[in-house]
Amino acid sequence: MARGRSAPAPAPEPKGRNTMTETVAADWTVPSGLGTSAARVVAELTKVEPPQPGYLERPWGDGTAPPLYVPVAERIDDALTEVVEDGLAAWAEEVGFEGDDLDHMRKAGFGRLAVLTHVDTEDPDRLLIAAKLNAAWWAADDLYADDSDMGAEPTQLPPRLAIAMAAMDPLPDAGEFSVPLAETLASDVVLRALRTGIDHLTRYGTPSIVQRVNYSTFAMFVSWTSYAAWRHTGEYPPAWKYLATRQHDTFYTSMTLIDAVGGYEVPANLYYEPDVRRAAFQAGTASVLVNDLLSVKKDAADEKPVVNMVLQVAADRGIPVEEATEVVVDLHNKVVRDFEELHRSLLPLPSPELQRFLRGLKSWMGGGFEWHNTNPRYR
Ligand SMILES: CC(C)=CCC/C(C)=C(\C)COP(=O)(O)OP(=O)(O)O
Repeated sequence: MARGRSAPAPAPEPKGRNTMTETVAADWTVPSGLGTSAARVVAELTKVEPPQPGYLERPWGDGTAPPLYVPVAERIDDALTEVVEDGLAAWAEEVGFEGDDLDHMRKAGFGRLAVLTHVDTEDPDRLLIAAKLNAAWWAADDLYADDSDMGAEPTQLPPRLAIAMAAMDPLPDAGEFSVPLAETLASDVVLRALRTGIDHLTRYGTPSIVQRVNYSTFAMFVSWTSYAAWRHTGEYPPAWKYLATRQHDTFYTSMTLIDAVGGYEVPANLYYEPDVRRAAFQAGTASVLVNDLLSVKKDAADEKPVVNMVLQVAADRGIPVEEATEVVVDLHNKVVRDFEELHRSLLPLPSPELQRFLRGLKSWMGGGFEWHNTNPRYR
């Protein structure tokens, strides 16, 4: 609760499709659009703070581990999901996913992820920005980095990622040297997915947003190369080192899309303001810890086991996976509570775009949990 303002009264469920009611409040409209006037901002801030959906403890997985403290999933909309999934499937075929890869893509539900996490728009084409880019990132992660059965090979990962950067952020003409590059970019389904995903974003986002997305992706790629080295040498890292590496490889990257999908922009100097950056990192890290918690079995099963916070804690401490799971649940819950507190402290800042973005981080965490916990990929 922002200092000096009264607490929001609990209110009925928001209109529409929310199925989570425990701590949800009703009117979660936010100021929208660029250029909202200062007078309006002052008026907004002197009003009673709009009620916000809350947090709750949710059971997860098979229900045996302690609950995860997460924001409410604010929107579950099967009809909108179907529209976005259809658009995504058409794109996936166009880009050239086929056979098992296409099947994999269809079953993963990246359209559903977009609808669950970007709750402040109902525009399917904007939601497709998130659906396509998440699908492309995951395809790179599975096919290049993580899944040996799908062709991932640690020693090939760094050069593949270098070319992936060229796909996302086109290079200036280098004469004859550009010819084989262009052929390579056209010949690989992951590269085509990344390129066309960025093209879709470019139709809606400013150059500043597009490069924000690119550079957070490239930072994420550096973390992937560390995992590849560990898997190649078999010298796995202690949990602290894995976590430090993982924090540049989280759903922070997915969250760089929040404002573009929502139809507004957080100016760069506000986006990178240290507290805002910290809040976004906390949201991204919490969401990726949910991913690690739910993918322990999948990650341990690969012929070259994938690094995972639960597995690293278990190895460091010589404890069973169940006990390590509790440690990671505690860590996750701490990170979410830290985010909650930081978010509260930032509420007085007079930027509607920033407030909407912070709200978007929270919504993303809630939807991200819902997606992971109901996704066959993690069952
Ligand atoms: C959507 C996105 C930013 C993907 C890039 C990497 C990432 C944070 C994940 C795919 C999640 O991590 P992980 O590789 O462990 O995912 P799976 O367990 O394979 O789903």
